[in-house]
Amino acid sequence: MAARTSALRSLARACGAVRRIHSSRVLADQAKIRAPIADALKVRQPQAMSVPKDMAQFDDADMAILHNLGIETDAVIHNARPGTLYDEALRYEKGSAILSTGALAAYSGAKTGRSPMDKRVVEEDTTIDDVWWGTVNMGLSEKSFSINRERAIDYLNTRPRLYVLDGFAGWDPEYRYKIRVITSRAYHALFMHNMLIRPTEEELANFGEPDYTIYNAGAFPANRATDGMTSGTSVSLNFKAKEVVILGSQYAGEMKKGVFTIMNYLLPKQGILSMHASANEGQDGDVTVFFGLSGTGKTTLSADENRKLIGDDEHAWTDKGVFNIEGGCYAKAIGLTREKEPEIWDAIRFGALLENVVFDTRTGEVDYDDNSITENTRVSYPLEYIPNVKIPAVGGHPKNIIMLTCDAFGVLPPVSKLTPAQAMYHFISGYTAKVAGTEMGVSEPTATFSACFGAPFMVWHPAKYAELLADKMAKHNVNAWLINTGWTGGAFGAGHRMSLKDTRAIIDAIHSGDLAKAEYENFPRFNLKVPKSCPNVDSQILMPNKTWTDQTEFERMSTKLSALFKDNFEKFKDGCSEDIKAAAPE
Ligand SMILES: Nc1ncnc2c1ncn2[C@@H]1O[C@H](COP(=O)(O)OP(=O)(O)OP(=O)(O)O)[C@@H](O)[C@H]1O
Ligand SMILES: O=C([O-])CC(=O)C(=O)O
Ligand SMILES: [Ca+2]
Ligand SMILES: [Mn+2]
Repeated sequence: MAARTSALRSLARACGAVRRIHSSRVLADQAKIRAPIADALKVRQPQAMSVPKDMAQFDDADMAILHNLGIETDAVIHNARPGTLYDEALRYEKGSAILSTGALAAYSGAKTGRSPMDKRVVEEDTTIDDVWWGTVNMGLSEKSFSINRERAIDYLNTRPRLYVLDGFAGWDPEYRYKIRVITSRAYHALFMHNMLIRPTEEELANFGEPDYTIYNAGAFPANRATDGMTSGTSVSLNFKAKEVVILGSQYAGEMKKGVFTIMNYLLPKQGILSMHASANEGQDGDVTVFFGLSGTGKTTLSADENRKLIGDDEHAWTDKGVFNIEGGCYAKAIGLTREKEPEIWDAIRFGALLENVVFDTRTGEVDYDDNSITENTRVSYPLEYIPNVKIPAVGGHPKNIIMLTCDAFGVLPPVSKLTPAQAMYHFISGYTAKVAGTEMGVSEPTATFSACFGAPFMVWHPAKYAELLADKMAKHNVNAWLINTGWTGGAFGAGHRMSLKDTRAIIDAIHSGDLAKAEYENFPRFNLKVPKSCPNVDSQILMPNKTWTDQTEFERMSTKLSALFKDNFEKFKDGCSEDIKAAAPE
């Protein structure tokens, strides 16, 4: 009893919850307890402390930034450090919490992924002839853009606190753009603090006017009655005004991919290839670029204990080599384990931002397998949270280019070596597959073909990026590989996903040079060169049909996939040389 009482007492002292303790013995002791608490409180009076000036003071210059844009608010939190943004999120944003790792949990609301169908590019005289108009780049009138912009500003004007965050896109100072984000949510500011390149104190002092401004009013919907709007969500880009307006989606990825889209316009205009790809560098300085659509393994596979990470999602290739566009990573968190992805796991700490994860409110521990909010749970963290990172995040010309595909048909080999023409063919095709649903027993996967492995973010015709890639690959004598991180032993439903261990062993063999020296055999119909053996990988898995028990079913799937490739390529045929066309499956 005495021990219990004393434990209660120290608890009471620690949290000040004196009123909740009703044991008569404890009540009798309360006077004694209260005195030290009162003393402790006295010490905590703010006037007794010297309070350091926070970066987030609302000074006139910060208010002026918004005032000049027609926004008046009580508080402007400009370029605040993560701790301040934590404070703000915890105080003002429902559901935010500090988790057991020290990372911040935040919630995006209804939209938990990007909305490519709600993205628009403004049709204006300076870029109208440059943009590849169609299903990817859907046009919006300048009038509708200004209505959206005004709506965003009107909404921001109703908010008592706003966040402004400045950073750079592009690690090469020669091709660096200044980005400013204006948002009503601290979580968005922390996200962009992680994802943009963080300026030094001196660079911030000299930041001046941004090159591009993102108005994030995602907490407020677009007006469906506005011409060109088909839903309450809208991401509109205006290259002439150098502005992006977000309405009706608070998913943070819209901002980073908005910046990427801007870079995908600006860089190719200067003869630089922008790439939806990750990159890392070996001990000898050899660079590998991993192209791939969402979920194919760019982030997972670029985090490699033997290589330095340059970046996980967006890069550019200049005459000097490659540079990362971003200052951080945005990793999928679903199913994350320390065993499988130690670098990413260990990056989840103070400053990291977990989006839409479910956690135990008692322990603050995340259940990474819980997809009840979304399958697309994410974590963003600064690049330097990965232990072996290359800062500044630039590297030489790539020696290897790996095209990642997650083939849910289970047809493509785990690895094949591509000729330059095949590399172009697969780059333009941009194939991956999505599993039909998360329900059990759904066995028909759906193919996705997304040019340049990132059509939703490309602005020019895919040929522009393809030409730049072909040119650079030839000039720098690059090896190209196609890696299937998807299904083996059968299609989705019957087979299983390629093990990360096998995919990693294959990539190690590419890096050691062993795979380039291997003996190869032809994979029929797709005419891919497949190695007969690979160190630390069971040779049985290298030729896909050998992993299937039902050969007739394999043939059916293989025929089906090759037909899908051919159908998709029809629209690109005209602009392609004979050797690229000849790289198509039979
Ligand atoms: N063999 C494999 N290779 C790569 N990833 C695998 C493999 N098996 C399972 N995975 C899982 O697949 C997912 C790959 O996602 P990743 O975040 O790397 O995609 P990404 O290409 O970076 O996409 P995004 O552009 O959306 O960020 C991870 O959750 C990873 O754990
Ligand atoms: O942009 C996002 O939301 C995540 C991502 O990297 C992608 O989908 O390619
Ligand atoms: Ca990624
Ligand atoms: Mn991506």
